[in-house]
Amino acid sequence: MQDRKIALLGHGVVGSGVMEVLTKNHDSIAKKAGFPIEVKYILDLRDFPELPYHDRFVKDFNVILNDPEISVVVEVLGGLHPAYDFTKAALLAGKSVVTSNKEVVATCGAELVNLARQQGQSYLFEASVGGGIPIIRPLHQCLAANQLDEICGILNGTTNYILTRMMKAGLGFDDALAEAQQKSYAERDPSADIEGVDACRKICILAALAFGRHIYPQHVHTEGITKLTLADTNYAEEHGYAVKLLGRAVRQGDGAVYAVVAPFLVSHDNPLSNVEDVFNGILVKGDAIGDVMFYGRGAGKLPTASAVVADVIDIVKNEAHHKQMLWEDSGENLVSDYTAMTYRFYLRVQGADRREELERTFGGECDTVGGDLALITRPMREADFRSAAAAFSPLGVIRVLDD
Ligand SMILES: NC(=O)C1=CN([C@@H]2O[C@H](COP(=O)(O)OP(=O)(O)OC[C@H]3O[C@@H](n4cnc5c(N)ncnc54)[C@H](OP(=O)(O)O)[C@@H]3O)[C@@H](O)[C@H]2O)C=CC1
Ligand SMILES: N[C@@H](CC=O)C(=O)O
Repeated sequence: MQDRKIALLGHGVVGSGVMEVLTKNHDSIAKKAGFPIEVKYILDLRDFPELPYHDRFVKDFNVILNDPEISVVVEVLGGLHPAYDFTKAALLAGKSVVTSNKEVVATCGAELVNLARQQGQSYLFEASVGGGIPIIRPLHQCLAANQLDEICGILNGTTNYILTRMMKAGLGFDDALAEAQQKSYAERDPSADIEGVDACRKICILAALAFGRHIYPQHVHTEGITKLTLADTNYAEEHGYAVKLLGRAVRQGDGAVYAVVAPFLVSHDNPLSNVEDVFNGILVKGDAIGDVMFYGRGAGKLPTASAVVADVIDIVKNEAHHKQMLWEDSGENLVSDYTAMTYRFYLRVQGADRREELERTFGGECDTVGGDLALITRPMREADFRSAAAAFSPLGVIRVLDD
């Protein structure tokens, strides 16, 4: 059997995981792909003289680009540039590309999917959402019979790990983040995790695949977890909720999409509330299937490598007939005004003397939290809630996820 030669761009957390999986499971992967898969080149800024495959490292991308033996390029560099430029060049050179880089997919996915189609190649990115969880392929293949109406999920392993460690072990935010970094869950710049940017990229990718058109990250209202306090998480626990950073996208009429990334209070009756540690959970609603949930490790070296290598196998196995996705570049903002959505809200305000006024304005019953007052409002349009809440200078606001 003649082997298939591929190139790896990046030998960091994910890249080294890809090498480990391809080496360890070499024979079974060959059987599944129909051909042995060999990594001919690895592009990285650093040298790794201690590794048994140190002789495959190169510094010049053109070596890969100009080698006709390379049929698949695996981009696990991270960042927009040069990752996007290398991807485009590889597709134009008639090579397929696999990536875990959600920044490139969320920003340029429509362009690259369509370029791959024109070139008769594949651009696959299973690892870009949910780490090792199969979610991209199920969305555009297994659930293809459905009109998908909503996707809601815990999409970032680092923040879920931080929230779990804070709520279950009483760890401070900085210590919990340091642990997530030490376990290689966090982005190189962890502000992308804790400010919700990474989850935003992922909900844009899922929404684009579910609804067929590009949703741009800059149009999605995004909040991270840095403003949460122990007062808020303790209140949540005491009232039967977990606090989770969610990405939510809902199909609306006339092609519009509601999309938001923010912390939510999730009732313990909802399966997402039990998704802990680095795990991700993604709920999808379809008109034929109803609710379906995807669950697994959302970050980390081997889970992510598992998804990357599966894409490589898929390409090698189907090299005579590349699979195509539907992803149009709308070129316009399809995201609706997020303040038109209705929620119940958790609200925490300073001072114990405004109880009556708060309950009259928002409904619900105030509790004392530290020296503050907190309540969960009746369902309100977000715009109405915000204008009413402004008069109380809120210290904490969290949406409640209801059915
Ligand atoms: N870590 C995880 O759990 C997951 C990560 N991802 C995504 O996968 C991608 C890779 O992540 P990860 O492996 O964690 O990142 P790392 O930073 O660990 O690895 C990236 C590697 O690429 C090298 N590199 C960066 N730029 C260049 C360049 N221009 N030329 C050559 N080499 C370069 C880096 O070298 P150097 O270190 O010297 O800069 C590093 O070795 C990112 O897009 C990330 O968001 C997706 C899912 C999960
Ligand atoms: N930093 C990301 C890595 C995977 O996408 C996360 O924590 O989810």
